[in-house]
Amino acid sequence: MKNGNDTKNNSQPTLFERLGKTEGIASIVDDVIETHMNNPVIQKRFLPLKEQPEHLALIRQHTIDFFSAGSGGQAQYSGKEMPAAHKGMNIRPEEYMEVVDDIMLILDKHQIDDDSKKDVLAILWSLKGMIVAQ
Ligand code: HEM
Repeated sequence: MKNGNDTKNNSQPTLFERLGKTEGIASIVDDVIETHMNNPVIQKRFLPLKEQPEHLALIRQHTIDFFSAGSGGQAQYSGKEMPAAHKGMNIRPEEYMEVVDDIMLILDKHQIDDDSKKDVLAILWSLKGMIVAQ
């Protein structure tokens, strides 16, 4: 259709859909958190959350909502903005790269296609300045 009235049926799936919607994103987030906890470069940042299960559950839900909202889903993100969420952590660029690598590894494990991986990478890259050295 040329006039765009049929965009809903003709449009490509959103990134949210390509990541498996809420269920797929929740499963990706769970695997990413576990991978971070086993990554020797960044595990110190995440392991303390194991001792605070309620706080961990909140961070997990916020992260699911963050990626859902940012990829075209309907979720409302109610966590902190990125600079505030990482304030005082003084995250090094190397640590940021480990987080990105872990996420790419898990996207592979979930058989997310290359274009969608690039879309996620672009989002992560756009946030780098709000996360490193805050
Ligand atoms: C682009 C990459 C990143 C994104 C999109 C991201 C996203 C988030 C989100 C959405 C939250 C939840 C905030 C809230 O609940 O208010 C969070 C918390 C957290 N992030 Fe990140 N993050 C990134 C990189 C990093 C890096 C590189 C580290 C450290 C190596 C890190 C460590 C943490 C920790 C420890 C928390 C929990 C903070 C707390 O206990 O309140 N993040 N992040």
